[in-house]
Amino acid sequence: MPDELDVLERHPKTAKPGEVMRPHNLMCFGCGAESPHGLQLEMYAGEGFTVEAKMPVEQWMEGGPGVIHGGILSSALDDVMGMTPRLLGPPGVTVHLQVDFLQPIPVGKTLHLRAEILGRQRRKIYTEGVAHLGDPERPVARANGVFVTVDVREHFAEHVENSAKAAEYMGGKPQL
Ligand SMILES: CCCCCCCCCCCC(=O)SCCNC(=O)CCNC(=O)[C@H](O)C(C)(C)COP(=O)(O)OP(=O)(O)OC[C@H]1O[C@@H](n2cnc3c(N)ncnc32)[C@H](O)[C@@H]1OP(=O)(O)O
Repeated sequence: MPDELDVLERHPKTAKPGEVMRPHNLMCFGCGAESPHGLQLEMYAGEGFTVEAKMPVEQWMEGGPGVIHGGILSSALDDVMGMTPRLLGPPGVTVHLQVDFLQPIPVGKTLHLRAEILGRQRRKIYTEGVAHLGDPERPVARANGVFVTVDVREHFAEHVENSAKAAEYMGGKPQL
């Protein structure tokens, strides 16, 4: 993370601590409630510059026998960290993601996910993510991610026609 950082300020219209955050997109693999094969994470704004979510580790998420697949865990961390830019304003997309897998995560447990903004420099938002199984003092995974804010209309203009919600987006509701 660079030394010279911008001052962080919560956007006045972002969710308040304890409130549910609007998904990135109803079809988002991480947080979209209508994504048929997705994680369907419900995210909550936390205090300061944090976002939290819980994810039951289901059978279909299995990688090694009885434990979560690392890609599923990475996706969950990516998506929770990827919600933090919204606390400041426009959404951001991942440009860098690094995950440390600290302990096996058993199927049947509930994963607690927490993301925090560490700093911002221009469009770059530096974040940290932590996962635990109920005891925050015993993390089972840690991550760092860099997100770059985008003008969503411009960024998705070429691709929105591929969305399962193309008709709605192209009709203007929901707004891109
Ligand atoms: C309906 C609502 C939808 C809401 C949609 C939100 C969905 C979020 C979903 C969860 C998160 C995801 O999985 S997102 C999916 C995966 N990610 C992506 O598809 C992103 C693909 N990448 C890109 O499209 C592009 O790289 C952009 C747009 C992010 C950046 O391109 P750009 O606009 O030309 O900007 P550029 O100058 O290159 O970069 C801006 C700044 O970031 C720095 N930067 C660029 N790449 C990196 C990097 N890997 N690591 C560190 N820093 C980097 C640059 O040095 C620069 O710093 P400086 O010059 O300022 O110092």
